[in-house]
Amino acid sequence: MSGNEQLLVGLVSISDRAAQGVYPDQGLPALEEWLRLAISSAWRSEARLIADDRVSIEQTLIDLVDHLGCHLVLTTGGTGPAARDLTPEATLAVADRLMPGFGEEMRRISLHFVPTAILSRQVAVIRRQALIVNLPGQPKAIRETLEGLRAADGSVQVNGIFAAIPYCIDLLGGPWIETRPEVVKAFRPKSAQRSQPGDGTAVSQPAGS
Ligand SMILES: Nc1ncnc2c1ncn2[C@@H]1O[C@H](COP(=O)(O)OP(=O)(O)OP(=O)(O)O)[C@@H](O)[C@H]1O
Ligand SMILES: Nc1nc2c(c(=O)[nH]1)N[C@H]1C(S)=C(S)[C@@H](COP(=O)(O)O)O[C@H]1N2
Repeated sequence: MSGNEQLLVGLVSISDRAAQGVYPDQGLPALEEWLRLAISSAWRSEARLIADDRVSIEQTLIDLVDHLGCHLVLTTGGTGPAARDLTPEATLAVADRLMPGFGEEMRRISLHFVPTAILSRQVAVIRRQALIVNLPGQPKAIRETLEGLRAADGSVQVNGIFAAIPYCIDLLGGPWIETRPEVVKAFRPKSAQRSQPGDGTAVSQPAGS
């Protein structure tokens, strides 16, 4: 794991109408805002707004991962069943390995919010050093899937998928990610936790301690 490298997150909003200026893009601002609230360690982002065009999506993902070195790429939009919803196909086309748990879990979480959650074909994959995750296009779906479901008193009822992302990035050799537990609590097995979170002087605990 690289201790000093800063987390680089690629953000890709995929929408014909937002890309054409028919409506203002809300996808990139929603992604930036949620990540700003959730991540307490250093990070920066590279953002792209593109149309629902398969070649553009593939080229954008390749550019973000291979040329810019993103550790994590979050896409929003184009996961449904309409003819121009091609984000999953483009994501799978650039994949080295599949991470099916993310898509399964996001659909499960999203069914707590909307019955049409089952219409999202969202996938997650690994390309080189990066985890690429598709989120649905509704701007509110970004928080719903990343943060999960809360009860009226604010307690977490269903964990969002971001809880698993810091450890996934660890396993891919990327930078250490600290989160704000009041937004999302990163889960790492005990053997992967640091003795003093965030100070960069990790001491791994023995397994089972
Ligand atoms: N980037 C975005 N900014 C603002 N709203 C969006 C964005 N993407 C999607 N939405 C909203 O969520 C709805 C569902 O998203 P979806 O990705 O299915 O869009 P769409 O109907 O294929 O159209 P488009 O690709 O032109 O956004 C849209 O109809 C729109 O109301
Ligand atoms: N959490 C969450 N998931 C969601 C939604 C939502 O509002 N919230 N919308 C659903 C709808 S209506 C559709 S059509 C699919 C695909 O959306 P997309 O084509 O915008 O990616 O995502 C689904 N998943």
